[in-house]
Amino acid sequence: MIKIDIQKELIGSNGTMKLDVDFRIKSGDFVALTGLSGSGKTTLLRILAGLEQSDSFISVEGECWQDNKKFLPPQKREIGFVFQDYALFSNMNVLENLLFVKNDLKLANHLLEITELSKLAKRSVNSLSGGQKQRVSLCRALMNKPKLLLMDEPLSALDPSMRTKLQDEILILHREFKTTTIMVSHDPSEIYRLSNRVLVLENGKLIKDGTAKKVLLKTSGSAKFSFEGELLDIIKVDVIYIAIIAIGQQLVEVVLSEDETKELQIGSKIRVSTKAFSPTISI
Ligand SMILES: Nc1ncnc2c1ncn2[C@@H]1O[C@H](COP(=O)(O)OP(=O)(O)OP(=O)(O)O)[C@@H](O)[C@H]1O
Repeated sequence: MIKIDIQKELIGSNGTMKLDVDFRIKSGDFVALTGLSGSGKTTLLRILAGLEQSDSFISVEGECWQDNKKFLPPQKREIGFVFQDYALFSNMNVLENLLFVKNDLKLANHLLEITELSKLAKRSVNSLSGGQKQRVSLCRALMNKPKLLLMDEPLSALDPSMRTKLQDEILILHREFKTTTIMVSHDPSEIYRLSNRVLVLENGKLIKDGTAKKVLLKTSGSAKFSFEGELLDIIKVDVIYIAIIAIGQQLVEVVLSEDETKELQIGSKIRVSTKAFSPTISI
């Protein structure tokens, strides 16, 4: 069990905001932390890692890492940290990056095997692709068998197919090592695939806590499909109006009446939903 009670005054572009969260995590859980930019996600991870001062109480499996008298420095906290920008030792090869954390060749080789990096063990990390670098970073974070694995948008710089591949590897590693994990992510499909619990942070406070299905599923009432998108344009064609909407990587068109166009503003976030229930799926 991990007990977390964090209080910290943050200074943002719109003035001060208090990061104020109090929650517990069961050992072995995979928690996704999500929320708007600036809500305090990275700061929360940094406080857990001991990289940031705060008024906090943190205890991990019965050991106090931080309270009003005690502050364990980062190197004494049994954490693994995976950053978006890899943060590898660029003067070392892949294997050296892992062995630097712990001189355990058997574990290093095992991790490299799971992440299909064995053939690259002697390669300089500078010569690797983004996906390969992030795998090394993930393996390195697991070398000291941490009690808590923290990942800050680890896959956001990768293309969609590489993301899916690394998500699979993260799942395999989580099943084997059962490391309690907190991962910051903005990607609903990633959160759904990986986590068993989702926390939503807004202005420094936890506003939602539940499974991905409960927290992220946005269909409500009788709507069968519902997608959030950005209204890019409204074009008049004869007597009808067509809205051009960006949903994820795709553009879609929706026919509107003149009345509907009056309530919409180009550039705003909108929701497209339908009650029809005869979906066609193709690949
Ligand atoms: N050490 C600090 N002291 C005071 N304020 C801070 C500190 N670190 C960050 N902040 C402020 O706290 C707010 C939250 O920042 P944070 O990086 O934690 O948000 P985030 O949810 O991770 O955002 P993003 O999704 O964009 O990465 C920001 O307004 C930031 O300027």
